[in-house]
Amino acid sequence: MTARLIDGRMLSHRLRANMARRIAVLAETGVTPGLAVLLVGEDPASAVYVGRKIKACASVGIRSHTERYPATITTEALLARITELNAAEHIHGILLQLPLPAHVDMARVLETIAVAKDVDGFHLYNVGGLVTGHTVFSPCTPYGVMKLLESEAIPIAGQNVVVVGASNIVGKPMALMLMAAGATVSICHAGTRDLAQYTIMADILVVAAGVPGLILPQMVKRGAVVIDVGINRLADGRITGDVDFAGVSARASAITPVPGGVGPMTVTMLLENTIMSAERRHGLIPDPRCIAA
Ligand SMILES: Nc1nc(=O)c2c([nH]1)NC[C@@H]1CN(c3ccc(C(=O)N[C@@H](CCC(=O)O)C(=O)O)cc3)C=[N+]21
Repeated sequence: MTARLIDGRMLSHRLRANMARRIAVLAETGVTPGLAVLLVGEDPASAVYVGRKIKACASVGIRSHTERYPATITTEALLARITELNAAEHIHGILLQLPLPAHVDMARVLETIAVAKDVDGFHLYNVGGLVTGHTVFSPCTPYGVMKLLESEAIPIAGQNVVVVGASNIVGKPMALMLMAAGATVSICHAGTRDLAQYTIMADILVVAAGVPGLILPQMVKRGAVVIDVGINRLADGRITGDVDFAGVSARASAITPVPGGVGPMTVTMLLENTIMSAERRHGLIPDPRCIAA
């Protein structure tokens, strides 16, 4: 078997074309979705990611800007700026690029972002909302994975799903979203003893461990769907996922590449959340917190 390629760039392109139409509808009421991106410190990878997000915003017609702050910024100064952005009428989304310098109180800063503008879905309300099914914004990377599975018409309910990696921004929300869709979910770690005993059970295997080459062909069931969330930079500058792509492709029925799989979808779902925020703010769609459960 040679796995079908699940193409995140192609799906992103399709979804973004539809977004441009929604932005045209918003424009008729005089509204342009606005995103503020806060970048703290000099992490080169963060600067690259932020640059991609800004470019993607421009491509669909979202107004965005980056605010750069020195690594020495205080928690209080960041809180003060976020409070201003919370009140700014033309800003519908606030994204604080992670990681932050160690001295910044990340939890406090994330909890200060208005829930209605938390397009990253990192506020505790949104994290809790994922648990109960009342989230306002889903985090972009797992949301993008759900869209990829949906676009390929891959069934989720009743399937065995194994998530490798339990981070707050990918593994944990991913498991919750798949659980809500009716999957039987196992959450593993890169260090899980006999990891292969779990992964071999998976109808859908989602890998977000940050360990290049972690998933070998013999760890994958024949015909499984494999979603590689890993982004690892090799010494020569190229990036690679957590899955032995060539080997696993011979066993899986479908697989995401790195690059060109989940990464572009992360950016696309940020655009989706920002547009949704503007649509809610201006009454085009209901706010999930205002409707009866
Ligand atoms: N507050 C916050 N929100 C985030 O969403 C966030 C963050 N912080 N910190 C870092 C991670 C990482 N992340 C990626 C975004 C795009 C690609 C992406 O576009 N990847 C492309 C290109 C990869 C390349 O060539 O470097 C691909 O996989 O094809 C990857 C990773 C968002 N993150």
